[in-house]
Amino acid sequence: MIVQVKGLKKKYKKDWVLKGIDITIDEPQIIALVGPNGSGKTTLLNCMMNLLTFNEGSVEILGKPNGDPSLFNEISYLQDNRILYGNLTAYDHLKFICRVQKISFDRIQEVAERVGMTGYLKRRVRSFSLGMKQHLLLAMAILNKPKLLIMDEPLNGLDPTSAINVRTILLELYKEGTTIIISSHVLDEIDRLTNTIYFMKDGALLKESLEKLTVTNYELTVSEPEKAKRILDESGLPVTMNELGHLNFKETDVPLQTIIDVLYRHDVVIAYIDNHKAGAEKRYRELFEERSPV
Ligand SMILES: Nc1ncnc2c1ncn2[C@@H]1O[C@H](COP(=O)(O)OP(=O)(O)OP(=O)(O)O)[C@@H](O)[C@H]1O
Repeated sequence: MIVQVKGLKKKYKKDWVLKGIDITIDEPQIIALVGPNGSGKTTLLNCMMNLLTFNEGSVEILGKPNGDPSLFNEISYLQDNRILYGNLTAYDHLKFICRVQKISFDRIQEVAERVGMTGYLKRRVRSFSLGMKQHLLLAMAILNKPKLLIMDEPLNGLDPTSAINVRTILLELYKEGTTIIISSHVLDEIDRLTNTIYFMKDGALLKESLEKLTVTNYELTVSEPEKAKRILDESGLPVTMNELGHLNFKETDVPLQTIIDVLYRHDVVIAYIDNHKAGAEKRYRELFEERSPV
């Protein structure tokens, strides 16, 4: 058993924010926690991580009550960047965690390379951009090779390249056996990470596996993006181009084979075709956006 939350209830003064949350995770997986601002995601994660007391219920992690000190070395919680110290370097932060958790300092370089932050390891956090701080938080969270990694908005402030990098790292960790619970508003990235989504609504969790609800989104990496976009526009095939020059479209709008044929005829080389299911946003809209009057 990795996580067992039973009947968790939490109120602030008179307001019940969590009205009876149950979660059972028996084997490694990636779970996304999604909901509007103020719906209680951070409250739930803080209660699970024993940073906040709750009114009713119980939380067990890896078969132990969530307050068990031995969990410290087995789990990690990536919170927002207010936990960082501006006067300290990234290296200082990582060294501190190594000391406390008795991890070899050699691991710092390994993690810094994995996260792509060797270039600013010795710089003070005060001078970091939002994305650099997110990298540091991720590095801090994976230092101890956690069995359970809980992340509150880890994709905040990341440019597309960094977001791809973080996604790659998370998928690698998952393949290595780490269970990841990630709270995020970046639904497109969520779709690329997992189909298992817990929507937070009215103090309860709606657990959904989105496989059946989804539409495939494609992303093409091509030799000449500007030319490719122009040709496709002229051929009546609507695609969008993102900041990295990749072409994006939905399978329901344009058949992939038609795009391939048109680009081939115009000597545009397709280097890579990425696809992912777009389900989270669709379901989010159904659950949380008010319907317009009929
Ligand atoms: N310390 C507190 N005292 C009183 N109310 C609080 C406290 N912390 C959070 N709340 C309230 O509890 C509700 C849930 O907040 P929480 O931060 O858990 O939501 P969230 O889903 O994480 O939001 P966001 O997506 O904006 O981060 C909100 O209405 C918030 O105002």
